[in-house]
Amino acid sequence: MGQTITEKIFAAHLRDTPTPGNVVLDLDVVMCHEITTPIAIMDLVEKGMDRVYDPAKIKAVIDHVTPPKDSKTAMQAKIMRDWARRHQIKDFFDIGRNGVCHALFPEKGFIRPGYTVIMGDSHTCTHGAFGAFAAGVGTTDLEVGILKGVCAFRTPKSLKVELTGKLPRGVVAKDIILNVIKQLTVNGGTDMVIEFCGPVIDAMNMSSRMTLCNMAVEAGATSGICPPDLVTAQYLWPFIKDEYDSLEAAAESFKKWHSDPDAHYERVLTIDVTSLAPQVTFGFKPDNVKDIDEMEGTRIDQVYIGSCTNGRIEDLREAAAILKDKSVADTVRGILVPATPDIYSQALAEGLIKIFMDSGFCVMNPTCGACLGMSSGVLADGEICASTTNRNFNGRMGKGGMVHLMSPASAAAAAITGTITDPRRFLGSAETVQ
Ligand SMILES: CC(C)[C@H](C(=O)O)[C@@H](O)C(=O)O
Ligand code: SF4
Repeated sequence: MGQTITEKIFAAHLRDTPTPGNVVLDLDVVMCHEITTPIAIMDLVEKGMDRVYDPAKIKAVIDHVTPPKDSKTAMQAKIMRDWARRHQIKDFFDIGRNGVCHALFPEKGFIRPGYTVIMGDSHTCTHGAFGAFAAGVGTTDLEVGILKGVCAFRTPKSLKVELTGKLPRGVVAKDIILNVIKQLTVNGGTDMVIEFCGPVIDAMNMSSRMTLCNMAVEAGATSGICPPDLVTAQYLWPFIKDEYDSLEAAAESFKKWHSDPDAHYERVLTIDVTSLAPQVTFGFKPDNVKDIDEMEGTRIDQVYIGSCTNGRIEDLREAAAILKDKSVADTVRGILVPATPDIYSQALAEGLIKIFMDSGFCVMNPTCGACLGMSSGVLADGEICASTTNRNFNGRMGKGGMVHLMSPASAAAAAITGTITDPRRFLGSAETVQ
């Protein structure tokens, strides 16, 4: 019997098999942010075990609420900062250089095909886009990871999502993943790794692959993963060019992290994306998803474009193509949060920030902020937000507030009309948003 990518990564990192079905893996990267890591740090300090297994393998960022909004978040940042300095963690990103962890760390080249990665954050699955096994963990696992560089997992099963056909204009990765979650439901992926593959993935850039893997956890999955290929090699090239003779050689070597043709999957879901419409959530669960025409006309008060799901340069381009020469409706507050400083600079250089600002958007510094209802755009009771983020839980962006998840193009269209709107209405014949 052949192996899936995930089984190959597990076999290559196996440290121990404590009981059948449970394994302990060596970790290549432990990522840290200032909401969950300070709890682990303080506990380690209290136990007299204030150590890190390898400072070079720890990547740390202050991203969730930055700059701090109050004394509590200032203290969380301080605990992280002091710890990073104390242990000489070189890859530590503070104000001015910080961005949303799952956008920043890939950009820095920290994730490679075949890696094992953990973080105290549920959207760690994003990094599976590189053909790595990346999973969110709780405080205890994070502490062990920081101390010893290992983590215990249940042996995962794999679920294959095969994407065929050709994406229509105005329909993007966010629409695909919302539709996948609708079909799988919020627990359809429990204890499984979702492997995305097929011609649509082969043709997709890394940003879109990250959008897909980012939301695997919203279907209950342990992680998402994509087979690493030439596109992966191109993205990583600045970081790997000394290791390989050519891009093609890198892509060839990544093939060792491909599933075998006879690998076993618990389930295979095949979706032809050719006739997929833009998707939008309703209600308070990410599997409450409808075609956008069923939701058109729904009032919104705020539009939020950003986050680890859709705050990358490609997302900003997609939204700006719709917003160009148009204005945000009087009834709407538009908020743009480029996910990292590099994305922000690139958007400035391309004139995208000007398009957003001319249309009436407020442009914030890179942070998670309003995505989890902590700062920079929290909703009031009864307010509704069209958002490019990944969670529409009750009160997620503010108590009594409601969130409709959608693509950057759909969010931009909603900003213009003040209601949920099919973005394809705004696509001129020359423009494409893919
Ligand atoms: C703060 C953190 C623990 C949390 C998570 O794990 O997902 C956050 O990133 C979120 O998206 O709600
Ligand atoms: S952007 Fe949102 S979903 Fe992503 S890590 Fe930050 S809070 Fe979590």
